Amino acid sequence: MSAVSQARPGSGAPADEGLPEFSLSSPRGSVATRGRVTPVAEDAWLGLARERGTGVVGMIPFDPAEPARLGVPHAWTRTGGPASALPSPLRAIPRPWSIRGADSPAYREAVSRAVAAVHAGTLEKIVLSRLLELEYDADSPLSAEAVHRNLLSQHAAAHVFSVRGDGDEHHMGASPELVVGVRDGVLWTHPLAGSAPRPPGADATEDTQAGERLMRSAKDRSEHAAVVTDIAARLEPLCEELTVPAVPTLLATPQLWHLGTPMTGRVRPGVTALDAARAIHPTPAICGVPRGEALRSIAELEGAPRGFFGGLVGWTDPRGDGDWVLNLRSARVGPRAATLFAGAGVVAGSTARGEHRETGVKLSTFLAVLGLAPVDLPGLID
Ligand SMILES: C=C(O[C@@H]1C=C(C(=O)O)C=C[C@H]1O)C(=O)O
Repeated sequence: MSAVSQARPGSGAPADEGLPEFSLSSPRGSVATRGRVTPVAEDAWLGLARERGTGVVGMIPFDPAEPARLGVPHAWTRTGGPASALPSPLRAIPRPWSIRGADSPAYREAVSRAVAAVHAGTLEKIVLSRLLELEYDADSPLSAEAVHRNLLSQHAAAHVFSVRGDGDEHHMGASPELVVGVRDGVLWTHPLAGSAPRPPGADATEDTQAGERLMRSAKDRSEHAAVVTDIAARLEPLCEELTVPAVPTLLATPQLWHLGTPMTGRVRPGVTALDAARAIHPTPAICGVPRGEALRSIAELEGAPRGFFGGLVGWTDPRGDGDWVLNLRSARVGPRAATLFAGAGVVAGSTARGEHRETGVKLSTFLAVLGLAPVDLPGLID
């Protein structure tokens, strides 16, 4: 059955009332809200959360100067693993009637300007992103619930989220990147930076070799080191101890290899997961070095403000436990449109074509959830 046939007759709206206001599902544990979520200011959630026996949930925008969208649910369900351990068949998604941004000369141009800024010495690293816009017919709208089911089916190892946004929109994604997790005072962060496509349909040897090449790539290792150094320095004041591996390891998503460095520590008493996430966001995995200059250049070089793309999605409970993940491999999903987001780190060795291709592969993660392959979008990975 297609998502189309599940629309409520006459309303034109998809059957997405099954989705909670907020859910984050990952192998580390899952939270899904039940009932309504009361909006709260960032420094005023604790009392209400204690009263309700829940916590704070929501989204923090990419730009740390913009307001977060946080709330306290009336009730929530917390589990120790992913929301659904059972693989479910993929739900059919209608095809979009219009696709914009598959091939993006504007993005290539922005990368060229960023590479020039790196050579001029004003930036060491900057993450530049692009958007892909799909439009759907009123007669065959997108169902956010079907998209969420597909995210869970295709990305059991990722942090799969769905957060209700403005109007009938949902912010949804399968993030590979844990920015901060805290359990009983033990902190985890697993920054990723440095990426290589996994050759589609390749045999295991070819795939392994692509990962090994990434490990040996001086460009990717320096891109990665900038992230680890920045995060370690920002976490230090919040932690009693912090272990930072000297060498990254590989993390695989269905589409990409990434360099990652899992760090662990113990937070000082009273430091919550939200505090720690706030202290390090936006990391150079999504922004750049130096941070102020990168924020300015991103605003100048990208066509539109990122809003919640490249921001954080997560939850924290009154004991300070919580998880915050990066809003990437993600989209804003409404019945008539889906806007997909992807970025890539630009350093001295970057090329416009290479980063266009890398963002194309990253976009293909969410496209697969919508039932689309790169061959359906000429120029996407070019
Ligand atoms: C910006 C994205 O990914 C980030 C950038 C990476 C990189 O530049 O190598 C790798 C993982 C993420 O930290 C994205 O997926 O949109």
